[in-house]
This record gives sequence, structure tokens and C-alpha cells, in this order.
Amino acid sequence: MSEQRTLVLVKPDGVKAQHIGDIIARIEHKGYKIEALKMINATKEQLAKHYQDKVNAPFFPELVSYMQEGPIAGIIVAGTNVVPIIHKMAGATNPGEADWGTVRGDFGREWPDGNLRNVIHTSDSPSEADREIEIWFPEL
Ligand SMILES: Nc1ncnc2c1ncn2[C@@H]1O[C@@H]2COP(=O)(O)O[C@H]2[C@H]1O
Repeated sequence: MSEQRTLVLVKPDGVKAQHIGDIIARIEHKGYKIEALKMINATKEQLAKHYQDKVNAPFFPELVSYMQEGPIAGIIVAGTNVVPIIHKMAGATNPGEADWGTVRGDFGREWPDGNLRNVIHTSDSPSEADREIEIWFPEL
């Protein structure tokens, strides 16, 4: 167990459907601290850095266009062992497969255009969290 920080991004579909408050409420009800919070219009440069291991994936252009459909909310969350717990809160990548009770299971769905929209991003390791926080919160 250690004190950690993690990055949560509420993606454009989550912002449009007005789930920022629902997601913050889940984080706070669990007892974690919101350390920073802001609305962001993601640039291609930020997205290429954030998704550095996906830039050559066939779905990368769709991922970029999805992440630029509207503003996203960036949230830094702090607490004991927070990285794996918040990652678990997100649920499976595909909202159609995510369990009820997870953010993607409760607030996500599959879309008729076939683009995968999954409401939320959460860091998957403490080192990834540090790397991602530098991209989205360079001022901190
Ligand atoms: N097969 C896929 N098609 C489209 N997008 C994907 C696919 N696999 C992963 N992604 C996206 O890549 C993202 C990687 O990080 P996330 O878990 O935030 O959410 C994932 C999805 O948004």
C-alpha cells in the first residue's frame, strides 16, 4: 500500500451526457481526494503523447476524432493505493462488456457508428499516472 496519484479523464461522451458529477461523486464517496480538476480541449499532440503505444494502431485516427468531439475533464485523484482501485472503477474497455456498477458499465454503451466511446480514462500504473499527469497538467 502506498500513497499514489492517478489521472482520470472524463471523455467527450461522458462530459456531453453530464456524468462529470456522477464520476466525482463515486471518487469522493470512496474517500479519495480530488487534487486538481479542469476542462480541456485535447490537442492532437497531447493525444499522441497520451496514447503513445496506440499511435500505430488501426483505430488511432478514430480514437483521436472521438477524443476531440468535445471537451474532456481532467481530474487528479490522490489516496492510498488509488491507481488500481480507480482503474477497477472504470470497468472493461468496451462498455458493452463492462460490468454493472462500473463507470463504463453504468454510463457507457455501444454506438451505431461503431466508434468505441467508453466515458472515462484511468491510469493503469503509478508510473503511467505520473507520465500522463505531466501531459494534461504541465502547469503543476
Ligand atoms: N479496438 C479499439 N477500437 C477503438 N478504440 C480502442 C480500441 N481499443 C482501445 N481503444 C481505445 O484506446 C484507449 C486506451 O485507453 P483507455 O482505456 O482510456 O480507452 C481505450 C479506448 O478508448
